[in-house]
Amino acid sequence: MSTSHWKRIVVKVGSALIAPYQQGCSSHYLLGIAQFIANCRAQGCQVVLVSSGSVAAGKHRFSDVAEPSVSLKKAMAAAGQADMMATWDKLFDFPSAQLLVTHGDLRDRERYVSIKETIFTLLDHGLLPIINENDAVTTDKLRVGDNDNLSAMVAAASDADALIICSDVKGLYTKNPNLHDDAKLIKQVSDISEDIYAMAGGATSSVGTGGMRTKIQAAEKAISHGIETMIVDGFDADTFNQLLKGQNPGTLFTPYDEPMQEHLHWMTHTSQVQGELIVENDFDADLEEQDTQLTSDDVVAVKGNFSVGDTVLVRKGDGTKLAKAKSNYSSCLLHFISDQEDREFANNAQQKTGPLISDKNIAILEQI
Ligand SMILES: Nc1ncnc2c1ncn2[C@@H]1O[C@H](COP(=O)(O)OP(=O)(O)O)[C@@H](O)[C@H]1O
Ligand SMILES: N[C@@H](CCC(=O)OP(=O)(O)O)C(=O)O
Repeated sequence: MSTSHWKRIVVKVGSALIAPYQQGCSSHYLLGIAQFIANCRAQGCQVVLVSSGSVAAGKHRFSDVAEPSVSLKKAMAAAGQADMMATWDKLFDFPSAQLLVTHGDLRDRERYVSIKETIFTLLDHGLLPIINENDAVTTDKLRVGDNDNLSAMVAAASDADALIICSDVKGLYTKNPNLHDDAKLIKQVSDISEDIYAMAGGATSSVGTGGMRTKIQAAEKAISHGIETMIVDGFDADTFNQLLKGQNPGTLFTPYDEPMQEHLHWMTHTSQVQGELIVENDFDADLEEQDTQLTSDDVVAVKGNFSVGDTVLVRKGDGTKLAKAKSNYSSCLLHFISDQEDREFANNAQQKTGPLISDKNIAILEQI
């Protein structure tokens, strides 16, 4: 672990660091982070910044509500995003660029590749991409919902070597340190098990989203792509000195030795299931094998509304998840085929359109 060995990193900064006083943005805690980013760039390491804070920055423009509604939060984000960008921009002597994305963008392969292209073009031209969720336009169906998971998706899209999540605590503790005095910092995690998830609670600040749980989810996504991940204290200026010296100031999640291929990682961790193909409980064909491709004869039910190219979940009737895959058929056509008495019809349709799922876009799931 050393900044001088990293070619590219993603730094994620939480809301509490950007708007610590709930009165718009403050550069107070951002100076150390900005200096760290500048130092990394000077060492030849490209940096992508995922910055939260639009809601926190825009909050003071609205009358005080204890629990703002989703539409009020979207309006706060619209009001605060420019302030957040301007606050960062003031701290750099190189240009930055804003990229606002939703899960609707990231789970669509064409738009995902387009986002990747923009990130790389900005980096190649020496700009700092600053990425946030486009909160103002999201709906329940479209949002990632938290910037921890977003930063892991961005780290995968950027082919980063490391993801540094700057939070308001030193790292992952055995329990929430804001609620338990005897909580102990965990310095290194090499296996993200259920026990690790059990330690992680939600956010206790009014502006944070997700707390530690979404940070563990993000680490899980990133390490499976071979990206080492750290949760560090963004409030402590010494954090960044330690990072520059190659030390671990918080919790380090070690990456998989054999990372998933980019396409499979996207299918597993970024694409979203739009429907389900349900097969018999005794189905045991290898879905990745060309000659045992899924046919409409194997499928006992089709759930959800999906189009050609959407991601579907293939699962058994008993709930066992088999694979996430790209569908070559729409749900409408599959229903039409299964409603036909004449099996010849289904065979002819499949001969023309090919197997139900594309053999190049299958992520086999651990059977749970
Ligand atoms: N096991 C844990 N270790 C550390 N922090 C935890 C833990 N469980 C819950 N938390 C909470 O997670 C918070 C950090 O998440 P969050 O508020 O979303 O911050 P950020 O804005 O940095 O994303 C901590 O301040 C703490 O209250
Ligand atoms: N997109 C939101 C950030 C949501 C979020 O995940 O916040 P945080 O937990 O502070 O990283 C915003 O800009 O306010």
